[in-house]
Amino acid sequence: MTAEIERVILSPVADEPESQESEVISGPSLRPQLFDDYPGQEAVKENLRVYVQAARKRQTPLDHSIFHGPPGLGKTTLAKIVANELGAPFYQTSGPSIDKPGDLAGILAGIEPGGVLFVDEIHRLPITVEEVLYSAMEDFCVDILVGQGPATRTVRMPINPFTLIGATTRIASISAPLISRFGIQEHLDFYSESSLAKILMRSASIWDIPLAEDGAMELAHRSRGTPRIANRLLRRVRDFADFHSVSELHRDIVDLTLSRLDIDQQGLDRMDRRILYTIRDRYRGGPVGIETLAATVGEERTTIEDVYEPYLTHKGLIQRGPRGRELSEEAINHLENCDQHQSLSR
Ligand SMILES: Nc1ncnc2c1ncn2[C@@H]1O[C@H](COP(=O)(O)OP(=O)(O)OP(=O)(O)O)[C@@H](O)[C@H]1O
Ligand SMILES: [Mg+2]
Repeated sequence: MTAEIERVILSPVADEPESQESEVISGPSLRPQLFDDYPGQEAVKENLRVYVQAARKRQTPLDHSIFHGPPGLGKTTLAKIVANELGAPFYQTSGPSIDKPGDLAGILAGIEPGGVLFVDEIHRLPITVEEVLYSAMEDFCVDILVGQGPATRTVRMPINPFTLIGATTRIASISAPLISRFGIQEHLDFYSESSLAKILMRSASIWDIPLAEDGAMELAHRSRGTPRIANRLLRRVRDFADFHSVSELHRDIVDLTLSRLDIDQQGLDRMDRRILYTIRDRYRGGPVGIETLAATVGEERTTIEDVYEPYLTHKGLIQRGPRGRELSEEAINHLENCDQHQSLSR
């Protein structure tokens, strides 16, 4: 595989495709371009504003930054915003797409002074490639091997000062030498309902969807605290509204759509509930080890850990202990409520 690099020179009106979407979305781009268009993550955003302003004032590159948190919360979006706010060229690649140290050295050599290199899924960089980053991040130079056999020697090649922005859903998988080189480390958490409602109203106005406030609140409540999910569900609600000739998206059409999509009152989907039911019915409420749980529900362990578990723990539905995962009282009550709704799958 050859390294893929996409160089995007950002301008406040840039409208690039949203390749990270889990489904292909047609129509105008939703990606906010500036901090002011990005509702939520207030503490992270306010810190970044300070760091960006300070870097601009000093005319030095921003410190290397890493954004971590569950999928769909806006890590890629935020990296692009930072480059935009710095007025810096943006280069994008991802951990799994770079398999040779030379590929990364080539990418680094091509970065303009002050540029932002975004490495998505940085936890998946091969270790030999990761090692190239150490001197690049610290001293702005890369060590390249020249010659062959016994005549092989290392040559230090200077590169332009730049900012590395890494994104990951698994901060714990990043090695200590790499993580210690990020001066800025920010965790993105699930969004509050009011932030998600703002994001939905913004998306609705970009897509020209007549979303009512009560509809936005209901969708926000049932979107797993995640903008990507909220935006996807908004489009499904619009489909149901168009199909039923409903002119404004109120709570009732949202409710109808979500129950057709098997999303319950807490916004949990089929797999979320399968995990909870499995712990309750097969393991008497837990604790159950993650490997056993993954095998029983038929899902990859990493998918459960990265995608499902963070929200279920955030909602206080499961607890992680030394002996495994356990259901909370709230989860047991929630499943009892679900049991009364014949339409929801188990
Ligand atoms: N704060 C926000 N305001 C408005 N839209 C947002 C916000 N955060 C994310 N989005 C939208 O949600 C979608 C997902 O965001 P993004 O791709 O940046 O998430 P991510 O954290 O990089 O996900 P992944 O871990 O899967 O790469 C995008 O369409 C983006 O425009
Ligand atoms: Mg991303």
